[in-house]
Amino acid sequence: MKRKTTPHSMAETGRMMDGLRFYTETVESDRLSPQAFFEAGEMEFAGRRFYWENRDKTRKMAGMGHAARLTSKDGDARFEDIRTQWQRLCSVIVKEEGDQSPVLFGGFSFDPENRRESEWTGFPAALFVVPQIQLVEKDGRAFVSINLVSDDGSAAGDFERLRLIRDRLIHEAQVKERMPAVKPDVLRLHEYAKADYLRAVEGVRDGILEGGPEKVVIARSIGLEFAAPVRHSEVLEHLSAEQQESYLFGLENGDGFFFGATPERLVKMEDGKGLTACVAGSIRRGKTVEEDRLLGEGLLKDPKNREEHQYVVQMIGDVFRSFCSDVRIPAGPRLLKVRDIQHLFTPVEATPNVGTDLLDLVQALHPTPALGGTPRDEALRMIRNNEKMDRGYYGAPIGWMDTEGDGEFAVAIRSGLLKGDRAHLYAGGGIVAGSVPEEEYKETWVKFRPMMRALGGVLHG
Ligand SMILES: C=C(O[C@H]1C=CC=C(C(=O)O)[C@@H]1O)C(=O)O
Ligand SMILES: [Mg+2]
Repeated sequence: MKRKTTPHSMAETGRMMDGLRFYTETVESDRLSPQAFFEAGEMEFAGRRFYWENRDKTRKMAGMGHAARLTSKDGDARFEDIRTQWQRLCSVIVKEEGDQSPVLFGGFSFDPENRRESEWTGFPAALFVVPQIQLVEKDGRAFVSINLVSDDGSAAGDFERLRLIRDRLIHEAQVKERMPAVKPDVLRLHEYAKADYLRAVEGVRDGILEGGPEKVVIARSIGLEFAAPVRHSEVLEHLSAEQQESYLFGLENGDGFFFGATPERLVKMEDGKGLTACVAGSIRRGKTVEEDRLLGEGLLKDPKNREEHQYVVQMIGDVFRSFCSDVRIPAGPRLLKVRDIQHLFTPVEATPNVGTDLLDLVQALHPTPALGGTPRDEALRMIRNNEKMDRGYYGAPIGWMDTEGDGEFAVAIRSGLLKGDRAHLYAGGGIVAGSVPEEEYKETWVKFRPMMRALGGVLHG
């Protein structure tokens, strides 16, 4: 492990004294499990950690502490607010050859115009953090960075303190016996407002048939009560063992832990390429190979699911064509099979225009008709009027960016909010003219399965 005694460029004392600096320093470490690292930070950094794994498992990240916490309360300006704050930090970065790019990790709320009092109190319209200690595992190599934002030249002492913590976390993650993760003991399941949900689906479907919007996604939530507070690292451990084809995310915000295992990419920017995916239209997995194949084939041919899917392809295609060139979309969907569900899936690739950044695409895409509807504004109004809940960060963009403009956001579905010994889980589905309320209700149970499985709940659907 390479070790520096001072943050690089601290020698340039003159520069240090004149205002804001964003220092970063990386060491490469061998044999380090990002999940064990996340767990090791529990005492020191509880309430200020995050976790991320992409779908193909080429990138895993754990973050601890807040070198910076960027928020926005403003529904209209929130993307711009985060961009401005991040650019300001990036403009004063002090970084040497070999140092990894610091990451900004966080998410947005689904609908900042939803003003209901709810379990989401304390989660602003946008919440992003730069961790004090960040682990990035890329293609099997582990890099641990210390990030520090300082505006008074007092960084040296803080850096020393963080190096000690970093070394302790690395050591603990490498050698400490991890407690075997056990499934939480569920005391009660609350099905909030099932009748309201069925009424909402029916009302929206009738609105569609009467010439309203073409598609609207309606969601609902359920609650779990546990015998004891649930450890966040255990939830991640179960999800990662059980949902290997999905993105994994966890974001702590005080006593709230927003977590999930989503199969849906919103957008990725890497080396000048933009990647997105249309994921909409669902069926459960079969109990046998044969049943699974038949269900998948049925899904590919089903007009109602193809319709749900097509609105997403259309909208994502339109957004990408206006921000990118060389947009490539396959002629028809294929199947995306994850542990508990299969979806219609159409990947999209393009070259973003010069001047288009990741947040431009996140803003333009959110929400796609996989979570909102078509036309978007009318669908959002119907969601506000019909859903008796606050989606919070469910269904919204969650992900990361680096200082070079690369990054990736997923759509935060198959997710829940854990607070001590309580959890709220969220699931919805695309309502179109051919939707049947009881069938949509069953589909939400299939979508609750990943979180229910990880949390020790009884599986339905
Ligand atoms: C709204 C959810 O899923 C969306 C993504 C894929 C398939 C969907 C569907 O078939 O209805 C939904 O549009 C959810 O998981 O809560
Ligand atoms: Mg559906």
